[in-house]
Amino acid sequence: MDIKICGLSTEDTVAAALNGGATHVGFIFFPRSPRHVAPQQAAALSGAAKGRAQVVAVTVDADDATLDTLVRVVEPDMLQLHGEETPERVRAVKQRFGLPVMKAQAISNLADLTAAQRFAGVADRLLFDAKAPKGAVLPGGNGVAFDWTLLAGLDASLPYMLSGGLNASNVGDAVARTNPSGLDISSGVERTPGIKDVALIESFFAAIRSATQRAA
Ligand SMILES: O=C(O)c1ccccc1NCC(=O)[C@H](O)[C@H](O)COP(=O)(O)O
Repeated sequence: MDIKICGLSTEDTVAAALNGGATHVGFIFFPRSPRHVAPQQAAALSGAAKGRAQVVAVTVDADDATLDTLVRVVEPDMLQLHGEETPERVRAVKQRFGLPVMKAQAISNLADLTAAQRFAGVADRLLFDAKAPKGAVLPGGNGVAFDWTLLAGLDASLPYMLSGGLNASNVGDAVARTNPSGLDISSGVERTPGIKDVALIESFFAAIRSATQRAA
């Protein structure tokens, strides 16, 4: 199963993610986020991930000029579009940059899952995240889970990462209920918003290991 630790901003937490077995490390480029990093900072941090994990640049309705800079400086393996991007925009981004795109889809009901099907054959992967609570400043990283039972009977033609409010206590249950091809976590491995914690990252991976051993 793929595992993405998102919103990293320090060397020790990148190392903890990689040592734990992260297949993806995410860097946030959204100035209002407490996890926001400058492209040069992400480039320096992601050096450790080269050849070990996919580097994911997370953006929100970014324009071409912003993406040009990110792609040039960070050299990500994948772009995560976490705003209101349409299938046409996803297509254009893929064409311009030649990189795989993971499209985030906010989920609060079955209609949101149906809407996600617009990206079939367009995005390389979906990331199902909880809809941001009313008044939230961020479209992601809010530590809120959605109702995983909505995923029952999902047309699995598009691979997805399960995201939103995951932590060491609930990830076993999440895996057992949804059997996703990937997991994504941010605030569940933080001490305070934006501050990742090595011990929490290690606990998260330990919880995944025991969940997958139980399932085997
Ligand atoms: O995490 C952020 O600050 C963020 C800001 C703007 C857009 C996306 C953001 N995060 C995207 C992610 O992939 C998070 O890992 C995902 O939303 C899950 O977050 P959490 O519920 O805190 O685990």
